[in-house]
Amino acid sequence: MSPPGSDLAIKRGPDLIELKNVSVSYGSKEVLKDVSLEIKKGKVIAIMGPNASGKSTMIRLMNGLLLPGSGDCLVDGINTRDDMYYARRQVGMVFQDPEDQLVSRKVLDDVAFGPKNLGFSSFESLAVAIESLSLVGLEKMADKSVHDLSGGQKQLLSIAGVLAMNPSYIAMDEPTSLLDGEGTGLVREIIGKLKSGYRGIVLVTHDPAEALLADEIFVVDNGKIAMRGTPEEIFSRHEELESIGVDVPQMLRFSKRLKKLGADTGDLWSVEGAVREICHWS
Ligand SMILES: Nc1ncnc2c1ncn2[C@@H]1O[C@H](COP(=O)(O)OP(=O)(O)OP(=O)(O)O)[C@@H](O)[C@H]1O
Repeated sequence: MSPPGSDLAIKRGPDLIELKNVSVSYGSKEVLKDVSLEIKKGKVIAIMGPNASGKSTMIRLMNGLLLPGSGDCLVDGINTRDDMYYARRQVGMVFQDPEDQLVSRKVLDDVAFGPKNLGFSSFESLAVAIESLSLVGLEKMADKSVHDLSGGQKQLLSIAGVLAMNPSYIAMDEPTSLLDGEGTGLVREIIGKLKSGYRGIVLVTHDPAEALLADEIFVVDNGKIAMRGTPEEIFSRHEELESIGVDVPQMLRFSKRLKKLGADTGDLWSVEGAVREICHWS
């Protein structure tokens, strides 16, 4: 079910988010410096980098929460300077702390809040909410209080809330960094499921294992894109990564081992499956 009026927005370009020569300063401090990148619908992009390198600033630009000081951010060809609401509508945000995104006491109402705001009737909003809860495996919790959910389930709830708005892209800002192992597993599983969908996913993460879910990784260092490539390309350059300040677990340093595992299965990116096994991900 598409939200009412969602077909009224006039796309002006291809299905992608583009940052074009973007710079951002907070006061006199320049935190992004001439950054350019593209995120295509249907792809998962991970953004990694040390603390304060500018990762969150990049995704705040993408959904129009922030406008660039110079350069442009376009969503489907529409400049966020001209229409920040198109970006807000098309780029759903999932934040680090799910508590920040809770708006209702009851699970179902929390997810129905977004579609209601978009103009769905109460009945339609509840139907969309149930569908979204099913997508993240929380449908049985629909009648519960949000306070009955674990941290991981709360993050799934915020993902369901975003899915209910049917955005073309979802930007996640360290969605597992406050969760325990079990919660992290739950959220990763859903990110893995979203990966096979048509939406574009932008995942800001400090966790190299999580970045393996991506089709492409951008590594940001001091406001610039220092590295860009597939997970396999990026992790095979682990010394460079570590010099930037991105910790690479021992396991991912064995790029030869990854390649061998890939060769064993005949498909390099079933390496991801092998890594999952080695990392004991469910
Ligand atoms: N609203 C703001 N006002 C002033 N400075 C800010 C603001 N938001 C971010 N900054 C500063 O900009 C720099 C980049 O912040 P940003 O949150 O984009 O980095 P990050 O890579 O996401 O960091 P982390 O991994 O620690 O979350 C940091 O030095 C931060 O303190």
